[in-house]
Amino acid sequence: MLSLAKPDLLRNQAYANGQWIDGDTGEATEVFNPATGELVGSVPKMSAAQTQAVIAQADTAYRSWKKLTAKERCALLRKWFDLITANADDIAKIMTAEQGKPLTEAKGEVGYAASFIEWFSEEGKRTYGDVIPSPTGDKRLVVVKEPIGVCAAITPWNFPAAMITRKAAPALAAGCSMIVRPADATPLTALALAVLADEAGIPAGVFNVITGKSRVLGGELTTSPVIKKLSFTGSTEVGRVLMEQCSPTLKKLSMELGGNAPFIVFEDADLDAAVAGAIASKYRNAGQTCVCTNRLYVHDKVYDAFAEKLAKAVGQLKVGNGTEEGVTQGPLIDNAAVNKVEEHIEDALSKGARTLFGGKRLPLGDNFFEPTVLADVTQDMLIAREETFGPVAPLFRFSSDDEVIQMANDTEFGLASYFYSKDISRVWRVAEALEYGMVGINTGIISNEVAPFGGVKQSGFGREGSHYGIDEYMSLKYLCMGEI
Ligand SMILES: NC(=O)c1ccc[n+]([C@@H]2O[C@H](COP(=O)([O-])OP(=O)(O)OC[C@H]3O[C@@H](n4cnc5c(N)ncnc54)[C@H](O)[C@@H]3O)[C@@H](O)[C@H]2O)c1
Ligand SMILES: O=C[C@H](O)CS(=O)(=O)O
Repeated sequence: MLSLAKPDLLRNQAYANGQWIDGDTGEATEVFNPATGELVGSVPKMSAAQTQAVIAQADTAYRSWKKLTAKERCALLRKWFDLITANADDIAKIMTAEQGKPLTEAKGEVGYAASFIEWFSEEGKRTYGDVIPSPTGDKRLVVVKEPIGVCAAITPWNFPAAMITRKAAPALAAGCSMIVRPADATPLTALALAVLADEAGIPAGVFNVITGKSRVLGGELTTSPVIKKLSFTGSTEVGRVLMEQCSPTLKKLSMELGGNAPFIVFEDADLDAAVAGAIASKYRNAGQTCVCTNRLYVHDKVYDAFAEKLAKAVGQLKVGNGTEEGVTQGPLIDNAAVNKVEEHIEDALSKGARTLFGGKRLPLGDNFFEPTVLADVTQDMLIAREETFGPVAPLFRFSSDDEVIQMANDTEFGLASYFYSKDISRVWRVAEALEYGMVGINTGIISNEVAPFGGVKQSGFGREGSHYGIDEYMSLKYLCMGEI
């Protein structure tokens, strides 16, 4: 049993229209600790009819919520931020129990998640429109921004708090209501956020967390004409399905999808800095982030030195239960994730790659895998083409800028990319040539609430965070006044 300072943060019911509700299917989804296999909690499986009722209630709530001033809405968001911050330790414990990441990372994610609420509690007061100089003397032209309406969010298991607030905060700040359907593996963190939204005084029906079969609830959220916006974070293949389901009702969409990030080490890079950046970008959340480095391209002239330094640094990582002191890598989310890591490693070794460190499961539990470094990896291997979503760093060689840019761009994904160089003209040339939504230059960590997060190509579209993020939940209205 989790030891929480605020035990009522751990819920086994869904949260809708300001009420804690059971599912009318009579069934529940159990939530297990990926490190120990222990039962952490359970959540109800709601029905399609219940989901339709939640949508109707969210529509009613939206019509009142949008009439508050931005200042009034943002004051409530600020209270939510303060409550999350005050309960960060408990939320982190719940997150580590259901997702597995080390407590230090979980605490960091809670702060990151809260920062989106803080940011949009400020941005919400600055949704400025335009006054346009009229081309004719008898008219006055004005553009105003308006909340788009009832919104839905479908979110992944790897960031159980931040992927929710990165959507709910701008939606609520804009004057929308929001229905979140979190991943089956990690609903408890989302429900803890709902406890605190309720305590902050966010009105009933404005923020809702529903649980149940993804296809059943997702089927209602994507097809209801009441839902005007869907924000999805997850795999590209599911994003395509949801986009198709939304098309008959022409919803506004944000798609934050899969990645295949290149990490390029040029011959003039600071190798120690590049190793630190590679560790941060590759092994965060055991490699289970959409912006994790998936391929490392190292110039021939520094390949051996970098490989040796990286393997040594990876050997310092401590794998274990995320609640243990000093653990820097927890378990993967489930056995399927471990199987995919093994498949990528076996494929690479069968085609000529070498293991510099790791490469095996650990006898700590079903989902633990060694942080791994592979050398002599080539573009024809699975690990070059698919998102590994695990703690494996495959090293590729290159000898020219043109060659590595071509290899780095040789993917249908376009989310994050990284490179290390101290040559300013190369920095600009490479940054402009990389076909990605985000480029980390001499850093492996790029995510924060103030910058636009998102991808291109098959990594999706739309931006989250930054001053761009709130526009995803607003529409423009043009007012043309004649007879002046
Ligand atoms: N771009 C980003 O910001 C970002 C962030 C996190 C994760 N991701 C991506 O997400 C993937 C890993 O997360 P995941 O395994 O949860 O992804 P996933 O696509 O399998 O699931 C994401 C969410 O969609 C739900 N879902 C799945 N099929 C559905 C359907 N048919 N109808 C309705 N809902 C459905 C799942 O239950 C989950 O809640 C990786 O590809 C990762 O790159 C992207
Ligand atoms: O994996 C998804 C998250 O968006 C990663 S990050 O914490 O925002 O970089």
